[in-house]
Amino acid sequence: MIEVRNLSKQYGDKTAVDDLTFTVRPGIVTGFLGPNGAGKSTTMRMIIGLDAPTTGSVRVNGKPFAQHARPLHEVGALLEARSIHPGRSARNHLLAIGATAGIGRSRVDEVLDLVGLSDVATRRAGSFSLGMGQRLGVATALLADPRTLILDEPVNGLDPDGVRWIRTLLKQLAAEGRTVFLSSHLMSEMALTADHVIVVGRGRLLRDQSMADFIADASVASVRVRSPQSAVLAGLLASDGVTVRDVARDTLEVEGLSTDRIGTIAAEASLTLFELASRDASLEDAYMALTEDSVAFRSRTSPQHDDETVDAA
Ligand SMILES: Nc1ncnc2c1ncn2[C@@H]1O[C@H](COP(=O)(O)OP(=O)(O)OP(=O)(O)O)[C@@H](O)[C@H]1O
Repeated sequence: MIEVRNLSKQYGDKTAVDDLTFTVRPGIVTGFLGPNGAGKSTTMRMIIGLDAPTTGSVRVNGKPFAQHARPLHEVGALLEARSIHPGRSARNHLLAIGATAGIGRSRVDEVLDLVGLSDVATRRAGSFSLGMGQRLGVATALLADPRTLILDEPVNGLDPDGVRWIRTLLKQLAAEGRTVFLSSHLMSEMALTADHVIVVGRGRLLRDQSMADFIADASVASVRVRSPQSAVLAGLLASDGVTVRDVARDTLEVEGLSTDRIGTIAAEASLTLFELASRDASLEDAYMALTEDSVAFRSRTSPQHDDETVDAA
């Protein structure tokens, strides 16, 4: 269990984390979401004592991280900045860390096997690809069989097989009763992995709820309709409370009308439809809608803003 209470972090006049309070519970996978610079890594660093809070507190498994007698057995962490000596082999890296916690060769070989690095265990970690480095980072986090896992962007650099592997592994670790807390910008992957989400924007808590409720609450379902007469149809559909967006050639995305209603309006005007499909909201839709105002670094060609919106009024 991770208990974050009124946590804030100030770097000069920059507030990186702003009065965050949330609890990460055992037995489920909790996703930590937020735009670049929202304060996720800073929060994770404070959880494991790498950064001191300006105000507020964090307890992991009932105590501040530093007060645990056997910290590696309590919390395993994979943070973005890995501290792996490039000249050391994967096995020696794990043996060196294990030595500080009374962990021997057999457990080292076990985790190397678990993360799929047994065949390259004697190779210098400096020669590892990004994905192999991530696997070694996961092995390091799992080494002491901790009750709580904190992983910052664990799927970063993993190939599709690796992405699937880590998804299965994290779900399994949570099912064993562990606390699993991970950040990722890959919404499709997060939707498959996490049961619960904590969303931050500009250092502040935006949401703390189940994945299912988050998607249902924060997003609007829409209908996709394709017609060779899409411009005429768009004009007929536009009315109060209805949004019609021209999203691709001959294709409209409509919010505020059911597929039945759109089909009927098209039939009454003898318009041809090639496609009419309701589109369930996704985690990405929910996340984009929620964080739109919290994005600190926006690219100039954000697709959301490029779409032509047909005046609905
Ligand atoms: N050591 C530091 N000194 C000064 N500012 C910092 C430091 N670490 C983080 N910050 C700032 O704090 C804010 C939060 O950064 P943080 O890395 O926690 O965000 P994040 O949500 O993890 O972002 P990303 O998704 O890009 O990894 C940013 O504005 C960042 O520039």
